[in-house]
Amino acid sequence: MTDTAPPPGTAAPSPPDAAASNAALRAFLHGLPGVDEVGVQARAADLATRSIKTTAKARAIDLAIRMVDLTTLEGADTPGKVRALCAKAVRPDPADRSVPSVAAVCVYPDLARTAADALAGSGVAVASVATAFPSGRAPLEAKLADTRRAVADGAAEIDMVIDRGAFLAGDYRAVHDQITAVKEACGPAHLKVILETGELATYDNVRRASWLAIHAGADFIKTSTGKVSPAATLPVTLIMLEAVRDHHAATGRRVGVKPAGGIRTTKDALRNLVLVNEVAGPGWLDPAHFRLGASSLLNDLLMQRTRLSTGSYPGPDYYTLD
Ligand SMILES: O=C[C@H](O)COP(=O)(O)O
Repeated sequence: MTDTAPPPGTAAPSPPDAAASNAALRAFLHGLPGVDEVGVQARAADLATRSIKTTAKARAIDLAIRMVDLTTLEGADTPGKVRALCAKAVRPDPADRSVPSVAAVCVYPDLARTAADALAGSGVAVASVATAFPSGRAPLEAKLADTRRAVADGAAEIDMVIDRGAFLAGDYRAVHDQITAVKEACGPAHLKVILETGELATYDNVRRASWLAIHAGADFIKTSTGKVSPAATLPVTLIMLEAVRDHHAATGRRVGVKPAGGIRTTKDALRNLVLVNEVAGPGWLDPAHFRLGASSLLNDLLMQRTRLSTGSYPGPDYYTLD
């Protein structure tokens, strides 16, 4: 339990029903307990200093690998680059079959088919950003078409961005309705809702956006696109973990969390796992409920894994580029 929120089940006023007016949504979101900024930063900093025993570290690194959404979201992405990333996702270290596969490969919608073909039968999911990633500035019809295309091309997971302009203008109903419409367009695909916390200005807004996305039906809430700084900071992830914890306590529905953006080192990954365990609880220590969105974390996890088992680092050219 953190000192930044009341006990599970008491953190929020009762959510309004699905058809609630913007005023009712506003009353709910602004009725949430305010975030104690200093307290949340101190708690995150304290948890970041926790050390992990060597045996537990080996297990934690493998768990972190299994939680990675291996990401490429560049304008210069090519089918060849995506195929190479998929090969790495399935077998991160071709010389060591004990290294687990990652959870998913995350790409732009036009490359979802390429990724789906490359990952067929591997158990690694295709995740695709959608809804005019990263800005989210497009008409709803375009966002829904973006989503449907990615799912039709093989994406089992959709990472949508919220309309931050509408959120910051206080039009919570519009943000809620876009999320529910995209969720419907997803069909069987899971929906991760990107809050882009670096643009939300306050921790209170991070808490409000978390509850809004959860209330609208998100399967996961995700911190960032990776295109805006700051991205996945520990205090922000902590606030989001509190929201899913308290929602689970109140309803029994377990929403996942995905910090993404700027997570580059094994130390970053393990700090996140400590946070998950201490704030949300061990029920989230699973790729079904926690992911690490990252374009260049996997190699460091592989290097630290090798160092733990052999006592030395592999050479700098041992792993293919992330
Ligand atoms: O969704 C994942 C992010 O785009 C990855 O960000 P990153 O390149 O900072 O790891």
